[in-house]
This record gives sequence, C-alpha cells and structure tokens, in this order.
Amino acid sequence: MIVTEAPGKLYVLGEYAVVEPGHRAILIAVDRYVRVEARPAEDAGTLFSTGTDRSLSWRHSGDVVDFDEDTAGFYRYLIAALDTVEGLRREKGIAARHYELHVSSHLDDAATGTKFGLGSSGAVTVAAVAAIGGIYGLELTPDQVYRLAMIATVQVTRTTSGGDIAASALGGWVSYASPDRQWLFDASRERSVAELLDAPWPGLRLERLDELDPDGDDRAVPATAGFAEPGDVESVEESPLTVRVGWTGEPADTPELVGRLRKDTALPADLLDRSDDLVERLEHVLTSGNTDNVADIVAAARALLGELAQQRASIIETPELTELVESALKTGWAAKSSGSGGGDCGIAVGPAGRDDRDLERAWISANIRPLPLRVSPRGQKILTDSARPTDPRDSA
Ligand SMILES: Nc1ncnc2c1ncn2[C@@H]1O[C@H](COP(=O)(O)OP(=O)(O)O)[C@@H](O)[C@H]1O
Ligand SMILES: C[C@@](O)(CCOP(=O)(O)OP(=O)(O)O)CC(=O)O
Repeated sequence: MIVTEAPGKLYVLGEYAVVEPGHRAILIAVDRYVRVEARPAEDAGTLFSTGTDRSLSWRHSGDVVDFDEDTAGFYRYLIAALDTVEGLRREKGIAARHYELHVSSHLDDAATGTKFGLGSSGAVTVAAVAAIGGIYGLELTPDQVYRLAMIATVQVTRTTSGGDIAASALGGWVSYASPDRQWLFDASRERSVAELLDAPWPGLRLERLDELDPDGDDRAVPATAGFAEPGDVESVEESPLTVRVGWTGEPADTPELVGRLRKDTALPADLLDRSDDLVERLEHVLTSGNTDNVADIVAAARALLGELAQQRASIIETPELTELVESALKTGWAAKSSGSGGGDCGIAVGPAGRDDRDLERAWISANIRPLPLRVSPRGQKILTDSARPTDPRDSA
C-alpha cells in the first residue's frame, strides 16, 4: 500500500493578481493534510472518499481508462489526476495496474465539517498524483508533482491560478507565478505528458523560499486546540516570519468572487505590477531575514485588495475580516485577508518567535476563531510504501 499526504495552503500575498498568467503570489503550506491510500486491486480500480457516500469504479481499456460515471462529478479532480499520471505511465511503457484510491481530507473542521478554505481540490489532486506516482515507482520530484497536478486541474478548470497546487506540492513558503492555463490545456492535447514535464511553461515560476526541514517532525498540537503554546513550534519556525490564522466563521465562494472581480477583463496592469512589486519585497524579507518592512508590505497589500474590490464594486474584506485585521494591528501584528476573501480566513504576520497571546485574546474578543495552523515544512510526501514491487515493469 502507498500512503501519501498533501498539505492545505493559505495565500500570504498576491491573491487575485496571481490569477493572471505570469503574475505572482506568496503562499504557505499549512499543517493540515489530505491523505490518500492507494491499494492494489485485481480487475478494476475504485475511488473512495470521505467527502461522499459513493465510490466510483474504473478499469484500463486498451490505451484509455474507463470510468463508471460521467467525469464531471465530485470525483472530477481524482479522475483527471488518474488520467494524467496513467498517461505518463503509458508513455514510459510501464505495465498498467489497477488500484483503489481512498481519500480522506483533514483540511476542514472534523467536528462540524466547516470549510476553512484551505484548498481541498488542490491538495486532493496533489496527494492523488503522488500516490499513483508511488504505485508505479515514478519517483516524482515536487516540481513534477506540481506539473502533473496542474495538467490534471486544467482539464477541470482554467480559472484557478494553481497556487494551492504549488504550495501543496512544495510545502513551506512558496513563491509562485501562474502559468497560462489555456496554453497548458491546449498543449496537453498536442504534446505528451513527459514532454510537458520538461518544457518551459509560459508564465510559470515555482520556488520554495524557506529552509524549513521537510523531514523534520511536525509539531503535535491537537487540531481542536487554540493557538499552540509558545515553544511548541520552535522546531519548525526557523523562517524569519511567522503566520497566525484567524477564521471569520463565513466560508467564501471563490469561483463566484473571482468571476465577479475579473469580470470579462483582466485586472488593470498597474495594479498587477504593484502587486508583483509587493510580492518581490516580501520575498526579499524571507530570503534576507530583515523583517523591518513587513508591516508596510502587508498593509500595502491589504490596501491594494481594497482598491481592487472598489474598482469592481465587490467585497473582499468583509466587516468580519476588517475586525480580524484591526484587532491584530492593535496587538502589533501585520494583518490582511487571505485568498479570495468575502469571509474565510485572515492572517497575522510577524517576526518568528513573537508572542501570540495578546493576538489570540484580541481575536477571541472580536469573535474571530484562532485556528491552530502553522507552516507545514513538508509538501506532498509518500509516507508508506509497502506495495511497490522492486521493478514496477514486472507486474501486470
Ligand atoms: N475529500 C475529497 N475527495 C475527493 N475530491 C474532493 C475532496 N475534497 C474536495 N474534492 C474535490 O474538490 C472540489 C472542491 O473544490 P473547490 O470548490 O475548488 O474547493 P477548494 O477551494 O477547497 O479547493 C470538490 O467538488 C471535489 O471535486
Ligand atoms: C483569488 C485567488 O487568487 C485565490 C483564492 O484562494 P482561496 O484561498 O480563497 O481559495 P480556494 O482557491 O477556494 O481554495 C484565486 C486563485 O488564485 O485561483
């Protein structure tokens, strides 16, 4: 059996701008994971998920994979991941196998099922790609897992920037510029998967910015707890910045918000340039360790999102998010909404090691729920690998 995990994500800077190909964002992977178990099967494979009561069977049929249901349903991301990695397997001349994929997502609140907006479709796709790659012994690099998951995702939607996939594949702090998804979709019809793993992708930039140890132990703080005690997280907090996450209690509808903000036209060029500039400045903070300008950078990013929302007569920072940001500012943290806004999460950013007790108190009294999330030092990863034959080409 192969077991993989892939972390959820949060946007730190550059959301919305990053939807335009070639424009940039910084994200963190967070220490909540989607888990996929891949188990060998005989004549047919099956997809299972804790997200639905239904399973879905599939089988190899000549050069294609046949699924027992329309590919547009709940399993669409898993189907696309399977099709993509099976395409690569076929190109490499590796014998086809059947397997079950069992998916469980731990990104949402286990007790209430509440969605925190940590990027479930991205993490599911990434974890599935890694698991199927594991079944066939493909030894995929994080960059290759990103690319395979992105090729899969553009078969489902070309709206998403793929920032969630980037953070989930690489882990830690990730600097990202989105590829041209229409180009990628068209290229995926004309070129082999193997070629697309090596080719330059217009717009794409993918880089991990921190030096956190991906093999280091994760902290053991129960997911239901409030903030971690100071000291609990020392082993993973070597980056110059630390992030705290607050939840407003309102899930957001990202496709609806992105649609409303982009309308039929791309975002204004000057706004995209200013956003890229802020991303570059934060990248410099992370690589230089000089945190002096963080408050200015985060405040400018917040203002820029406000400008964007105003221009498009929409709302990114809801009154609840304003509360979250202003209460954090009063305790000396930099803060902004994270991701599409309209509810969901906000983040507070400060130098690593900063005491967070005042912030936690301020958020609780402002009716904001502090989420016990930290930067995940690891991206997707194969945790157990007990099914793989020594040479996958030997098995049918
Ligand atoms: N546990 C899961 N198992 C399989 N697919 C999942 C799971 N969780 C989410 N997905 C897929 O991701 C889709 C949700 O994606 P989306 O609306 O983009 O949310 P998010 O913002 O969390 O990525 C679901 O409709 C489903 O297709
Ligand atoms: C607006 C965006 O740049 C960021 C949205 O990020 P969120 O964290 O809000 O959420 P999901 O994509 O729904 O997981 C859209 C994009 O990059 O695709």
